[in-house]
Amino acid sequence: MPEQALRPVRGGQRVTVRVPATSANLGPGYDSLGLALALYDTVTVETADDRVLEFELSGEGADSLPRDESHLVVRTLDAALARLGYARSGLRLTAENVSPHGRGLGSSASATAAAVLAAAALVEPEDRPDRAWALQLCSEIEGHPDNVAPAIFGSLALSWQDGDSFRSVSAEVVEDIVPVVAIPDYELSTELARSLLPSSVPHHAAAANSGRAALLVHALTRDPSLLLPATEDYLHQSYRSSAMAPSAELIERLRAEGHAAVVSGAGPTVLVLAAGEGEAEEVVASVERFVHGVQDAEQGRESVTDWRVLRLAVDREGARVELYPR
Ligand SMILES: Nc1ncnc2c1ncn2[C@@H]1O[C@H](COP(=O)(O)OP(=O)(O)O)[C@@H](O)[C@H]1O
Ligand SMILES: N[C@@H](CCOP(=O)(O)O)C(=O)O
Repeated sequence: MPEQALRPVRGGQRVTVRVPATSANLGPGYDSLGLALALYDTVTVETADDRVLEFELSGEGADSLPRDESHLVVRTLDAALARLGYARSGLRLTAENVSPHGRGLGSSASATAAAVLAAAALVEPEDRPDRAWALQLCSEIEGHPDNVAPAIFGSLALSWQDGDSFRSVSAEVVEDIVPVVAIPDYELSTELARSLLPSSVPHHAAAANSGRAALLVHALTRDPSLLLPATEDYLHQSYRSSAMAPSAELIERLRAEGHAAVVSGAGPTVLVLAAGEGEAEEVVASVERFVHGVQDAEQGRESVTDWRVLRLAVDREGARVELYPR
């Protein structure tokens, strides 16, 4: 069968996608639960009729990301357009990157979602797919749906896979939950963190994990007083802790104080789900005490971990797409 010719993307269009950062797993929700955070990357794609390829990158990765076809957003945009039966000509990409890279806050998922949603907006109106299509393609690219689903839909995403098909539903998180993140200055690639996991786990661990994952949905949507037991994980954190010792230590400290601290995504960022502003303040103070204590103890060693602590909000909207001209 001859390959179908790809339709050209019209030049002179501009699409802006604002996409939230995400925290996946949330303890026991490995590869299935994810929360959208009010920390946004903004990607603007302008199409042109000539062969131009220009980049204006600022923020995270501005000095290190490639400025050619291998850039994740360009690569993904091209793949998404091809899946829709289109090909672009020229492109100007403006990216204001806020989410830190390789820290477990879903930066690659945000970039992937931005590119796929931009592609979906740039094709002719009769060919524009819905967000379920975007979830499917983004999950195939990422290999797991737990970051891309909340990046696209916002709030708490509960995702699953049926054969080759990725699905997700959104749940509303109770108002008073405040996500606090402690971001260390070292990176850990998701690929490396996934390679540390065993191919199977004991049945009792799987059973315990199911109970906690179910409880977590209840705690996040109804009763935050259960967040500490609900965020206990049996599938991934212990296997990865050697690759993020300072984060594992901080989590142990915060949990001993009664705070629902977990590894954000594949790490090394620590996420705490605080039940209200009062607890969020306590968490920030506790992280600061830990950081200064650890830094004192580390003086004289080669590396001292630096941490950035952010008190965030849950994003309830998901990715926002604006197309000009409509
Ligand atoms: N906004 C972006 N633009 C281009 N590439 C990106 C962007 N965000 C992330 N990436 C790529 O993804 C990598 C990080 O992905 P990953 O290891 O999955 O960590 P994270 O937890 O941040 O998603 C970066 O090193 C970079 O190569
Ligand atoms: N379920 C995945 C989540 C990876 O999230 P990231 O933000 O670290 O990319 C995993 O635990 O590997």
